[in-house]
Amino acid sequence: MELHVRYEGDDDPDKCSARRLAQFDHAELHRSTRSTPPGIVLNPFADQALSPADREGTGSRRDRLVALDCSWETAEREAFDLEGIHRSLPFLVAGNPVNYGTAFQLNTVEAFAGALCILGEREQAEEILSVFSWGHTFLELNEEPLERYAACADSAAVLAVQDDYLADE
Ligand SMILES: C[S@@+](CC[C@H](N)C(=O)[O-])C[C@H]1O[C@@H](n2cnc3c(N)ncnc32)[C@H](O)[C@@H]1O
Repeated sequence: MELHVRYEGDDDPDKCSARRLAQFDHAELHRSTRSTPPGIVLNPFADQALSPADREGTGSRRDRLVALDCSWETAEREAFDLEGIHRSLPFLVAGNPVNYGTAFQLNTVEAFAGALCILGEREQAEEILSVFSWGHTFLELNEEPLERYAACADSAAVLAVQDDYLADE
């Protein structure tokens, strides 16, 4: 799948996972909302959770994932003013050193990797995580939920699986 990032540039550039993805040609950065192409927008505020069913359907490009790379302080609902179908990611835990162990607040490469696994593109997820020394940790921490989400028929089924993990929190 194509990976696109609306790049805000207000986070520490040395720790920014989107910049590193772009350096390795795994993602394209866009400096404005207008220049960011439509696709499946990874938006933590979206009402609907991502599911394998999002690969099909009409409307936006379904072979394109779009993330917003900004600091979590500026990642407010209004900031996700991007064209496409907006989807949140279900319960997954960050494996990166900045937010290790935090549920739902993934960095950009983790959000892409989680989405790719749910959409059946596990190989690409492994490929993009491989340019980070800690990348394998994300898949190790989330192995079981990712496998279960990827086997779901739709968003409602993904939320039902998520409930199992939230109950344990
Ligand atoms: C707020 S930025 C932080 C980026 C961080 N500075 C980095 O270096 O990667 C992370 C982005 O990943 C996506 N993302 C993270 N967690 C998500 C979730 N639970 N649901 C949907 N998208 C999520 C969103 O596009 C979000 O804006």
